[in-house]
Order: sequence, then C-alpha cells, then structure tokens
Amino acid sequence: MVCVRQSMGKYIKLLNKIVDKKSIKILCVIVGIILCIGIIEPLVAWLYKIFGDYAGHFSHHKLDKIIVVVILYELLQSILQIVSTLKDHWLLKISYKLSENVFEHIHQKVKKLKIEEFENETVFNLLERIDTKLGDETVIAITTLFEVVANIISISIYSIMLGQMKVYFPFVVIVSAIPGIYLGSKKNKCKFNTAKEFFTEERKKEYFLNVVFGRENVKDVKLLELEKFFYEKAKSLNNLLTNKYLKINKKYGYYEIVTNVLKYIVFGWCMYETFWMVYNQSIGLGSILLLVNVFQLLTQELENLTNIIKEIMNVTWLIDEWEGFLQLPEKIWGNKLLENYSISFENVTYKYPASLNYALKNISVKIRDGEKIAIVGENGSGKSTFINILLGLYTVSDGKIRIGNVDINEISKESMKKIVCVFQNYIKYQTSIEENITLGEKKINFHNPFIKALELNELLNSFEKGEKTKLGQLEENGTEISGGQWQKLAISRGVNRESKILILDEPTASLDPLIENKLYENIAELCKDKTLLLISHRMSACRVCDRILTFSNGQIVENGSFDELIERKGKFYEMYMAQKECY
Ligand SMILES: Nc1ncnc2c1ncn2[C@@H]1O[C@H](COP(=O)(O)OP(=O)(O)OP(=O)(O)O)[C@@H](O)[C@H]1O
Repeated sequence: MVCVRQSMGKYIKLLNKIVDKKSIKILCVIVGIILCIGIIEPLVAWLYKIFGDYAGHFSHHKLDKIIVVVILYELLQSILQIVSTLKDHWLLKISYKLSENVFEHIHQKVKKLKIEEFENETVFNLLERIDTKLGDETVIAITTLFEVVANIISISIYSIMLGQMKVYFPFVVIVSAIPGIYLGSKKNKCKFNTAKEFFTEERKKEYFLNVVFGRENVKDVKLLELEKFFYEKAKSLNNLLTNKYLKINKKYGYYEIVTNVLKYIVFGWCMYETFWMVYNQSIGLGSILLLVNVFQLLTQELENLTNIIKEIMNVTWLIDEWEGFLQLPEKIWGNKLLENYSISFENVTYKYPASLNYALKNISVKIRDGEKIAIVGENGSGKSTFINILLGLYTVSDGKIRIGNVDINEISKESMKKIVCVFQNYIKYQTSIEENITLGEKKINFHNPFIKALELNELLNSFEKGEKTKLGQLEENGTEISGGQWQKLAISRGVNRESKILILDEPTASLDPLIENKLYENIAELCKDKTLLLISHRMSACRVCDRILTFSNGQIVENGSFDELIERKGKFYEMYMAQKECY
C-alpha cells in the first residue's frame, strides 16, 4: 500500500511538471469519453441478457419488446463505436502534446548538464533510456490512469449483474483474478530490471547492426566484407538478450497457466450453478448468456487493470531515473563580462573522470589578447584537453585559469561564447549548406575575410541551389560533398560567428595545398582582431604564429617563437625536421 502511495506521489509530481493548460482540456475530454464507454459497455451486456430472457420465453406479443431491445442494442453498439473512435483521436492528440512537454524538459536539462556527465556510461545510459522511453511511457500511463476510473465503473456494474444471480459470484471471479494480477506486475518488474541491466548490451547490438546496415558505412563494409564480422557480434548480443527474456517468460508462463486454470475452474463452477438456477426456472435463459458475457468482460476488465498497474509501475521506475537525471550536476555560469581576452593558466592539472592518468600536468602559460599561438605535440600529449578546458567544457579542480583577468568559473556565458572552436572532428550536419554554416543564427557573412579565403562563394556557385543545397543522405535529393568541402563549411561555421579567441584544431587536414597556403600566409590578417590558437601537426604552418607551445606528455615543454625553437633544437625542431625530410 505504501509502495502504491509512493508511486502515485511520484507520478503526480511528474504530471505537475508536464501537464499544461492545453493538455488539461484534452484530458477532460478523454475522461468524459472513457467514462461514457465504462457505462455503455455494461449496458450492452445487460441488453444482451434481456434479449436472451425474451428469446427463452418467446411469444408473439413480446415481439415489439424484442425489437426495441435489438434496436437499443444496435444503437448503443454504434455509439460505442463512435466514442471509441473519438477516444483514439484525442488520445493521439494528448500523446503528441505530452511527449512534446517531456522532451522539452529533457532538452532544458541536457542543455545545462556538465559535459563531464557525458563521460560516465551510467549517466549516458540513463540519458538515453529517459530520452527514448519516458515520453511514450508517461503518455501511456496518464491515459491508462483515467481508464482505471472507467474500469472500476465497469467492474462494479458487472459485479452487480453477477451478484444478482448469486451474491458470491463477483467475489469469487475477482478473487480468482488476483494471482494473475500479482504475477503480471512481478513479471513486468523483472522485465524492466533486465532491460535496465542489459541496456549497454542492447545499445551495442544496435550499434553493430547499424555498422552493417548503416548507409554511411556501406563502402567500408562492402570493401572489407565486414557484414559477417559485425552481424555475428550483433547476433550473439541478440541471443543473450533473447535468452534473458525467454527465461522470464518461461518462468512466469508456468504460473500463468496455473492462474488461468484456476480462473476457468471458477467459471465452470459459476456456470454449473447458473444452469441449475435456469433448470429450476429461478432465473431466465438470458442469465447464461449474461454469465458467459460478463465473465469474459469482467476478466478482460481485470486484465486491463493489470495492464494499467503495469504502465503506472513502468513510469514509476522511470520517474526514479528521471529524478536521478534531474539531480545530475549542471554547469554553472558566472556573471562577469570580459573586457579583454588574455589567457592565463596557473599550475593547471587535469584528469578526465573516466581516466586514471593525468591529461594535463601543472600547465602554466600566459597568452596576450590578440596573440597568434601554435600548439603542437605528439598524439595524446594534451593539446585538445588544453583547448577543452579553455572553452570551459571541463572544469579543473587544480590550478587557476583566467581570461581577461577573470576566473573562468566567474565568466558569463555571453562572454564565453566569444571563444569559438573549430574541432578536429567537426560535425557534418545533414541540412542545407546555409544551415551548416549559420546553424539557425545570423546569415552567412560573405565579406568575412576567412570565408573569402576559403573560396566559399565559388563552392556555392558550383551547386544549382547555392547555399540552399541540401547536404547528406537524409533526403532523396541530398548532395554528397568531398571531405575538403565539408572542412570548408566547418571552418566557415566557426568564423561566421563573432569571436575574440578563435581556436582551430587541425583546420587544414582535408584542404588542398593552394587553399591551405592561402590561409596560413594570410592568417595574421584574417585574425587581426582576435587571438588565434592553432593546433597543427604541420610544423611549417607554425611559422606564421607569434609563438609555439610544444606539448609533451601533458606538459608544455617548449614555449617560444618559431626561430627560437628551431635554434633550441628540442622537441619542436625534432618534429619539424622529421617532416622536412619528407619533402
Ligand atoms: N574523454 C576522455 N576521457 C579519458 N581520457 C581522455 C579523454 N580524452 C582524451 N583523453 C586522454 O587524455 C590524454 C590527452 O588527450 P588529448 O586529446 O588532449 O591529446 P591530443 O594532444 O589532442 O592528441 P591528438 O594529437 O591525437 O589529437 C590522452 O592520453 C587521451 O587518451
């Protein structure tokens, strides 16, 4: 009882969050319809009994009454049909509305979540489960919740009907259904827990299937004949999951057979009693029809009740997860606006939440506002981590970071937005070229010197629909573009936004040498009003920067101009010479 009260409490809390004024109106209409159905259904069964009684003692002068009963029966059936159709329509409407509200809540929370939370697998699973299930489950549970009322009305009316034959009939029928209801809820909980426990396996299975069937992987998969390799992986995970669910079904299947047998023994007994009453003429023939009908309907209503309880419990368990999700730490922004964008790292040390090793160790560096800095180093030396921290994506606990002399944790979101980064693994958005660059913000600035240097205009002119050209394979008439062209769009996206610090992580890896050269030669002019941080594995490109920071094993091991580092003959010189020898 306490458990049910708690479930209802949580449930109402969730409803409070997601039900708005418009949904309340729709819900009222649905409740009205459901109540109508709850009353009409037993009436139909009652008319069926009256018809049976008249048919049992047929005489011509009862014909008009029989006709009235048949007409009423038909009338109620058609009304039932109409209100059922209306119910489906309104249910669909409320489903869309509530799903929208749930997703809005999820979206708002995800927006505020700290990025570190996405590193944790449990949180990631939780997010995905809530995202994909909570909307649907809540809607089902809300609508079924109102059906409880209709159910109880129907069950009460059917019980009164049965009780008129023998007082204990409704009692034994309901009691015989209780073990089934109990087992149903246990089986459901077991399935839910299994789904939760094996969520990672389910996700892996989907991933492997996507590798085999995904359009974006087709070249690799076909060329290397990877179908069998990945399909086998998906198959073995699928077998594991199927076996788990089969085991649950098998276990509860035996119990279900026993409870069903019990139910039909009770029905047999009621039938036997009814036959005797008809035989003794204490009740009419219609009562047999009523018993068959009502037993069927009553057990059906009780089963519905089980399903409703199941849905409510499903949501209750999801609500627990939802509450856990709402408790996840949010990124807290400061309120200070920046006047300049000089950067200072003092003894900054950082370790990713999921890692045992430090990605950055005791980093101290100062960068003046407007300086052009190249960041170099071996793979895994900490360059991207340095950038991620500067962008405020990850929070450091050891050391101090200041931008414009303000602690990074106190800077407003508005000011932090002026630090723009074009990541090495940029996203290829499956939208139009224009949207790829603007992402819903201001228009493409074709006067931007960077965009001019990238020859974006020439690229757009090569397509019939220019910037409106749809990219990717989501749409039938989507256009596929080359790797270098995608990179041009990614850089344009970054430089089209107003920035004070521009970070380019391996920006020219896919660009042709002519464009690349044009960018590097003019970099000082292109970024004249801002700080530039350029991560590059092309040592010669670093020549255009004021200073070079060489990262090694999470530390800055060199800090100086191109000429100074060449002269020093250290790590940078070693990497530079290694590349030079290839030419
Ligand atoms: N999300 C993460 N979780 C755990 N460890 C990470 C994560 N990202 C990076 N690392 C680790 O942190 C260290 C620094 O990685 P980082 O990405 O900063 O290197 P990088 O210098 O940018 O390398 P590359 O030149 O290959 O891009 C590496 O040892 C890497 O394995």
